[in-house]
This record gives sequence, C-alpha cells and structure tokens, in this order.
Amino acid sequence: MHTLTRLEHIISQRKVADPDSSYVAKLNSLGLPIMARKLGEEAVEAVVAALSDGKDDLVEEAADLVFHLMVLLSAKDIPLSDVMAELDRREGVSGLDEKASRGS
Ligand SMILES: N=c1c2ncn([C@@H]3O[C@H](COP(=O)(O)OP(=O)(O)OP(=O)(O)O)[C@@H](O)[C@H]3O)c2ncn1[C@@H]1O[C@H](COP(=O)(O)O)[C@@H](O)[C@H]1O
Repeated sequence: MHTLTRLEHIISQRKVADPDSSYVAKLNSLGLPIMARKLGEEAVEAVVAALSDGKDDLVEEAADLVFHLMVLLSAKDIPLSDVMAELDRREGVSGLDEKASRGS
C-alpha cells in the first residue's frame, strides 16, 4: 500500500483516540483553526529549511508539512483520492497556460 494511503488510514483511526496518547487526536480536539495554524507553521518551517544549506532539514520539514496537511484533510472529511483526482485532472495542463486562460 502507498505510504500516503497508509498514513491516511492511520490518521482516520487515530483522530478518535485519546488526545493524551495521540498527537492526531490532540490536533483534532484543538479544532480546525489550530490545525490550520499548525499547517501554516509547518509551511514556514519548510520554507526556512529550503533556504538553508543541506537537504536533510527540508526532507524532515516536508514530511511534517505533508503529515499536517493530511490531518487537516481528514478533519474536513476530504479523502486523499479527491486531491489525487484533482492533480490527475491537471496532468498535462501547463500551469502557465492555465493561468493565461483565466479571466482577468
Ligand atoms: N507522521 C507522523 C508525524 N509527523 C510529524 N509528527 C509530529 O508533528 C509534530 C511536529 O510539530 P513541530 O515540528 O512543531 O514540533 P513540536 O514543537 O514538538 O510541536 P508543537 O509542540 O509546536 O505542537 C511533532 O510532535 C511530530 O512528532 C507526526 N505525528 C504522527 N505521525 C503519524 O501519525 C501516526 C499516529 O500518531 P499518534 O496520533 O500520535 O498516535 C504515527 O504513528 C505516525 O505514523
């Protein structure tokens, strides 16, 4: 099974666990605004890592970012397959062409 599919399954199981023993459950108990803020913090940490030397920090921060995005998607009951389907829909469409086709 794909890593992200496995993680999605784990997160859906853990979000109803005891917040004292599960970080996923703790994030869910804190509510969407806190979860969204946490995702933003992880994004900033990834940006900082991207601008520093070396790649190891960015790998770790990217994993944190993906994990917290998955937690937020799960809290909103959005399956990972919806995100994958949207990426599939975009496949082959240049970002530049898509942007140019937007109304001003
Ligand atoms: N993949 C992850 C994962 N990646 C990162 N993290 C946690 O995300 C947090 C990252 O926050 P920070 O970097 O800001 O570190 P921090 O300063 O300690 O966090 P704060 O105190 O600011 O909240 C850390 O506590 C990490 O341990 C994760 N926690 C859990 N998982 C997965 O989720 C599963 C379920 O976890 P529990 O719900 O805790 O059982 C685990 O088995 C893993 O598979």
